[in-house]
Amino acid sequence: MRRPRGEVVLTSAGDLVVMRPKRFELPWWAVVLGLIGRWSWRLTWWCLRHPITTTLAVVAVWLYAEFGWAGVVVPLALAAMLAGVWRWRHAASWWAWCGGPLLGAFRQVFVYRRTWREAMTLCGLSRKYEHQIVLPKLLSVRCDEALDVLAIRMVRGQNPLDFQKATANLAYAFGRRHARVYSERPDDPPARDGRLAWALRLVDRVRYRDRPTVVYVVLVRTDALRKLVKPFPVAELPDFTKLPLAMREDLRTWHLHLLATHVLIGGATRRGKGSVLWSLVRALAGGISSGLVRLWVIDPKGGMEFAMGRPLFARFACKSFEAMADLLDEAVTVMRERQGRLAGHVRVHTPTTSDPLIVVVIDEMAALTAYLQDGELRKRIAGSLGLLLSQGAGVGVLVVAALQDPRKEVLPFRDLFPTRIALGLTEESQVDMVLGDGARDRGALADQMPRWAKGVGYVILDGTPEPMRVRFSYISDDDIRQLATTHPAPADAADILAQVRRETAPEPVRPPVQRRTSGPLLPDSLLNILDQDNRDNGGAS
Ligand SMILES: Nc1ncnc2c1ncn2[C@@H]1O[C@H](COP(=O)(O)OP(=O)(O)OP(=O)(O)O)[C@@H](O)[C@H]1O
Repeated sequence: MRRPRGEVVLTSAGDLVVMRPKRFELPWWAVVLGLIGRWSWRLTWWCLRHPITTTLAVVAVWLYAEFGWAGVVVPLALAAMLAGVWRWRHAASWWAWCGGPLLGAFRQVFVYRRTWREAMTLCGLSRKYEHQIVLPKLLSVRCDEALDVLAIRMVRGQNPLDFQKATANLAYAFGRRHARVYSERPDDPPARDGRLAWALRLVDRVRYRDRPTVVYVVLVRTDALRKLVKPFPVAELPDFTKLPLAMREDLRTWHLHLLATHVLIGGATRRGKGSVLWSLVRALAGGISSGLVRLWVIDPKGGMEFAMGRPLFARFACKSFEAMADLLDEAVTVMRERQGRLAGHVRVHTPTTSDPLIVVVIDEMAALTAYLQDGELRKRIAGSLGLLLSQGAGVGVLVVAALQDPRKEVLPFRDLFPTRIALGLTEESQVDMVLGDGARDRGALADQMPRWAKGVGYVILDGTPEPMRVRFSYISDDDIRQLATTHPAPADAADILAQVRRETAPEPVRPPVQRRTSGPLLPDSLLNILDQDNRDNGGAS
């Protein structure tokens, strides 16, 4: 029955319904034509956006029309064989150009799109606007051997922090344990060289352009860090800006930029702090034997951690706290001498054999700063450490320290360490204490490390605020013994502490090397002691 236009009608269920007047009615053929036009436009637009898929589909149809099934199956089999050989011969380029894009396209459609609405809604990332649900848009999925990288356009009114807060939920929503949220593309543009480099760089400028509305969610598909990481090869000439220490989640190597920085390693007991320190020693070994680096090591646990590598160290204190305080004082003396010599000439010290990089390695720093009962000695140590941490980096006197408890009472100068590494920790709050405020919210779940994750930790990469999960190489006792035999510190790195009889450990046999030719490394008083000792030993150096 036709009702008068605009009439208010009472339905049988007792609801009032307003019948709005129809302004005009389209004939049915116009509706059908409209729908056909709309879908044709959508198809054309899709083909334009996916030229490779479209071309492949057209070629497949043509081959089928010309040669039947054989025309499709034979090229497919050939392509699969070619891809297999490619993968076998050069896995990296295969993942970049073939496996990664194909897997990404597959997972975008069949894994992420399928559950997108549900996942976004239940993770609290959908919004309501004008009575409609608005969802973040999945733009693309890139895969590599271990990770899925999702580029997502945020809803207006959202920022990357909203996603970072939901990091763990997002990981579990897509059936993964680990996820990380980046506000910028997590990978850097590749270095380009060759004749076409300029063109590729132009393409990279577009691909890697800043996109403030897009957030990147990295989901760990295959946890590469479950496997033990083998020690990295020892470089005879270490690059202090790029020391290989650990494996990253994306199977690449994580490098430590050691030059002009101090490093703090926080981790609960038995979490692998030793492997971080030994990975660093191994990465520096080439420089140790050639005289570019000197390790001054303090091991308050009586030498349990470091005594095995004794020949690698220029100085070593493990028993007497006075000797440890002396060592730090001497480091301050070297720092002061360098400041006087370099001021006005350079701003950052460059290590040479005559003026080597001095790395003061301290295992369990709390033993010196908090647990030491002698108050006077504790103050002396705190004074030297404060000076080294605030002024030593630029003149090549660096501190690398490990500790279990990162509270301010235990380590008052925590903030003076520019580079931090968090291994497994016991409390949520400790994560931010080690890595800096907000690190846990950005995905550094160091307090949730499973028991197997020894030597696994979070680091902050240069230039990005988001933490990265890595596993440090495992250096066995045999590796340490071998390293100590192949890369001992040279003879002119004599142990002053052993000479003054504070420490009872005997000075190891050192291989002879040429004495430096220029630039005093130490004040004259200390150099005299060294020279005196060498003469006493019958010129062993
Ligand atoms: N990178 C690693 N990969 C695999 N296992 C590791 C790794 N690092 C350490 N481990 C294992 O974890 C255990 C503890 O390691 P380690 O002694 O280095 O920890 P720690 O944090 O220095 O302990 P502590 O607090 O007692 O000094 C050892 O049994 C070691 O074999």
